[in-house]
Amino acid sequence: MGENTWKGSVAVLAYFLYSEGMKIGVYGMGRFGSFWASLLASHGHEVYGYTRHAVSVPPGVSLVGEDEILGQENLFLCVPISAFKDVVTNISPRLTPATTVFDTCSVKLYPYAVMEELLVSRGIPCIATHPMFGPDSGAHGVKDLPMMLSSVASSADIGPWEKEFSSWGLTVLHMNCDTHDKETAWSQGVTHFVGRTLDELHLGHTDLATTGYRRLMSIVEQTCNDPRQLFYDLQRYNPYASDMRRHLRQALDKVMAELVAQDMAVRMEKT
Ligand SMILES: O=C(O)C(=O)C[C@]1(C(=O)O)C=C[C@@H](O)C=C1
Repeated sequence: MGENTWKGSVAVLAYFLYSEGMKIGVYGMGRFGSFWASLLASHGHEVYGYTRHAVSVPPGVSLVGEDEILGQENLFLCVPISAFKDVVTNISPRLTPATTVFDTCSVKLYPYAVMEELLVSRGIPCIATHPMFGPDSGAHGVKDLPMMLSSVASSADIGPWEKEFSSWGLTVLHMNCDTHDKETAWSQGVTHFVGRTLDELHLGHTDLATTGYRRLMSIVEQTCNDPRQLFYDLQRYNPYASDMRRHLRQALDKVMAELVAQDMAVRMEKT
């Protein structure tokens, strides 16, 4: 074995023996928080979770008290969007610049503004993130799924995190929060709106289900598996969502009117 090959092998061995996962706190162990904590743990990180509710703890995750979670080097906030500002207001005085804070909200302008005002102003580095998946869509792995990252007011270096998430096979996207909210109002926002609307029809199983119908049912199932609060928050805290809903209503009216016009034309032909 040449000297360089030998040195290379030692370096690889040392990497595997001594490289340690990061210490990461997950604040909020609800449906997404538990999933996110288990995903981080499955990638070799030392993961601590904090919750005020009784939950089943995913393997590889240790539940700790609030003071301990706030002392972690990296802290992911996995709380409902509508609770975000209250949580940040409450924990902000107990955080130091040694902790990098991440939000994981499904909208981005709102948590970005809250973190800039309450954390970055105190020297606490913050990264806005949106993992575009959850326990349903990520149930069989997250490879090739998108994850959006944005450093809040350039307060944190996202480079190492981009590397980390890319190593999971995720497609990491840098994007400003306005572009994110504009695009997701017309993708995730419209999907949840249609899913909840179809759910109102109480559609069920049929032996005559087409492939398209089965796909529609899976959209209803996936969107309605999420807490109803997520649906309300997606619609309320994304500034582009009300415009999306207005266009959706107009589109429905247009298609309805088209059918009425067709009926009238057929009737006229007959007379
Ligand atoms: O997989 C799931 O359980 C999800 O509902 C994930 C889902 C979605 O598909 O809308 C929900 C919230 C997150 O913002 C990202 C993705």
